[in-house]
Amino acid sequence: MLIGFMGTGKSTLGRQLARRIGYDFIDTDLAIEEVTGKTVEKIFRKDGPIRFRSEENLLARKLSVRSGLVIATGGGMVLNSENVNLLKQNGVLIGLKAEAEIIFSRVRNKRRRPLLRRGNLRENVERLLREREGAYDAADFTIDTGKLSFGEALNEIHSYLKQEGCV
Ligand SMILES: Nc1ncnc2c1ncn2[C@@H]1O[C@H](COP(=O)(O)OP(=O)(O)O)[C@@H](O)[C@H]1O
Ligand SMILES: O=C(O)C1=C[C@@H](OP(=O)(O)O)[C@@H](O)[C@H](O)C1
Ligand SMILES: [Mg+2]
Repeated sequence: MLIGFMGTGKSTLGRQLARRIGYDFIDTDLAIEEVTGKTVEKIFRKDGPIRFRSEENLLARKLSVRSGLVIATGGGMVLNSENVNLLKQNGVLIGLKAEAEIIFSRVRNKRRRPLLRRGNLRENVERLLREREGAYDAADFTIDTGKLSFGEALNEIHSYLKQEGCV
């Protein structure tokens, strides 16, 4: 399972990793959109962040008993320690990180991240990174996707999973 801040590449690399190792792929944001019939943006706007976080928690419970999956989480999934414990039960937590400057450039044109929509994008990214300092330390293994190409990042994750006997 991939954890990390918005724009670190969880959704993109998760899909590629699943294809490479022959696992099914789940993006928790897309799964929540499917069960609720609403976009992430609409849930945040109409129902509020607490509702979105409770959908994430519900999904973490369901996913904690599954195996053979690559899961790309939303950036806020691991802010709830119960989710971390649930997801660790049955899987390895791969952390993705990147410097603020890189994240800023990657999320610049993204419309599906309601937490970044209002106000100054750079300030929002920097504030959230500060608020979440340490949250992604729950990972068993972390790579910096700002310093690696897609192929290199995939190789790093794949090697780690092989070394741990996961694949
Ligand atoms: N080396 C890299 N690893 C991961 N993503 C990268 C890399 N270089 C550029 N990107 C881009 O960064 C963006 C990451 O977005 P996404 O996968 O949606 O991240 P997340 O799900 O973590 O928010 C994508 O547009 C992707 O193409
Ligand atoms: O960091 C967060 O709180 C969020 C990250 C988003 O996912 P990505 O990390 O895939 O962008 C999405 O779940 C939602 O907008 C909230
Ligand atoms: Mg994503």
